[in-house]
Amino acid sequence: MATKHLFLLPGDGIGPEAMAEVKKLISAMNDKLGSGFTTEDGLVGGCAYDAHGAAISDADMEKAMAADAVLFGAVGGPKWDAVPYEVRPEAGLLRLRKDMELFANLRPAICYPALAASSSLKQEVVEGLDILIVRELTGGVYFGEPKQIIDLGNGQKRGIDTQVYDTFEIERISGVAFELARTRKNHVTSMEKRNVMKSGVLWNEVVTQTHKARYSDVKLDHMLADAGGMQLVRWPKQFDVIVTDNLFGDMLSDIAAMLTGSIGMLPSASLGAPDVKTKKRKALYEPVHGSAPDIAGKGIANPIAMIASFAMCLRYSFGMVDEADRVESAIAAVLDAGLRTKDIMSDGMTEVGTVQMGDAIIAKFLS
Ligand SMILES: NC(=O)c1ccc[n+]([C@@H]2O[C@H](COP(=O)([O-])OP(=O)(O)OC[C@H]3O[C@@H](n4cnc5c(N)ncnc54)[C@H](O)[C@@H]3O)[C@@H](O)[C@H]2O)c1
Ligand SMILES: CC(C)[C@H](C(=O)O)[C@@H](O)C(=O)O
Ligand SMILES: [Mg+2]
Repeated sequence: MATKHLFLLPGDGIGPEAMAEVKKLISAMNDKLGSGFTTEDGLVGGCAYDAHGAAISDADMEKAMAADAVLFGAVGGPKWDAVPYEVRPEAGLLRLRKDMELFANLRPAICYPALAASSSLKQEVVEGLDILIVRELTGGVYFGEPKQIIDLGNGQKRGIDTQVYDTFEIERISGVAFELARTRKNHVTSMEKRNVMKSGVLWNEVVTQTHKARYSDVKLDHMLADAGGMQLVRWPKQFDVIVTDNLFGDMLSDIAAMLTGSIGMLPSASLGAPDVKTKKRKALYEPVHGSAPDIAGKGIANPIAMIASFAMCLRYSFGMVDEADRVESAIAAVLDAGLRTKDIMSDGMTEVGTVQMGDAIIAKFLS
């Protein structure tokens, strides 16, 4: 039987609190359904820096590479504000993405019916929302060289980041977006800033060519990324799949998070290319939110983004589509029943903490 080995990297802040709920779900699936997962914990982020002076150790990096899937909590926090840039907590996540070649980051923004009134936008704007942001994750300004601060010698310094995209990177991420669109509403909107960036001109060109050559059955629109941000807030239901670069994808997915009621709701999957022989993809699943230092340790974090990230893991890494659907239905049912963590609380609902929310979702999943 194929292995189902999960490498767990809870990280910092609310990361371990949210991951604890997924660990309970994994144990329940093993005990009650015989799912056969094995797990091992590692360190990433600030806790890894405290333990061995790096945001992820080489040993844990090897374990991540060897696992069938990685589950990642969150990293960062004020405690590590002063550590050197190269070993800051976020560097651990960036190394995982780069070394595992996780170029495709899928960030679905779904507004659960029970939360349509919790968004900061009008109910009719977000009700029934189901969009997917496909963010390029291993290129662009995150990794382009040079990336440095230089001393100009006249009392001035210059900070430099470099946005770089090659044809193959744009081709493969747009291919992922078009393929996924075919399983949804068959519509892709590509976002860049070709009006000011050369990389945007190339992005637009390559997406258009890829569409023409292989995916002309899919509807394709192009939008400037700033206008895209505005349209996401004005009328998000016009979108199905959005494909965009690393930095725009980071920002647009935080905007999309609020359409769903809270950033504590948004899961994501970071996927590599399928192996030529085994067809397996390297994969890491992580909530879109960060370590939320302002609420860490209080037991009030919303674990849904982390639990929904595990549902994506069941679907994309293990083909356990039925179980993935059941986890997502359990989340919807618990919200329908009126349970809310603080971030999505509204009048007449029942406020619960992280653990109670996790317990309720697991109980519903098993029922
Ligand atoms: N993937 C990651 O590990 C990741 C992602 C984003 C930010 N970060 C890091 O996290 C740290 C804090 O960043 P930030 O404050 O800008 O973003 P954040 O996502 O941690 O928090 C933003 C706001 O959203 C709230 N929030 C986030 N997740 C929540 C949840 N599950 N339940 C309830 N409320 C939630 C927080 O309390 C906070 O008010 C920084 O060090 C940043 O670099 C890490
Ligand atoms: C923590 C940080 C490196 C990360 C990013 O910028 O990609 C985060 O904001 C995200 O959205 O996953
Ligand atoms: Mg982000």
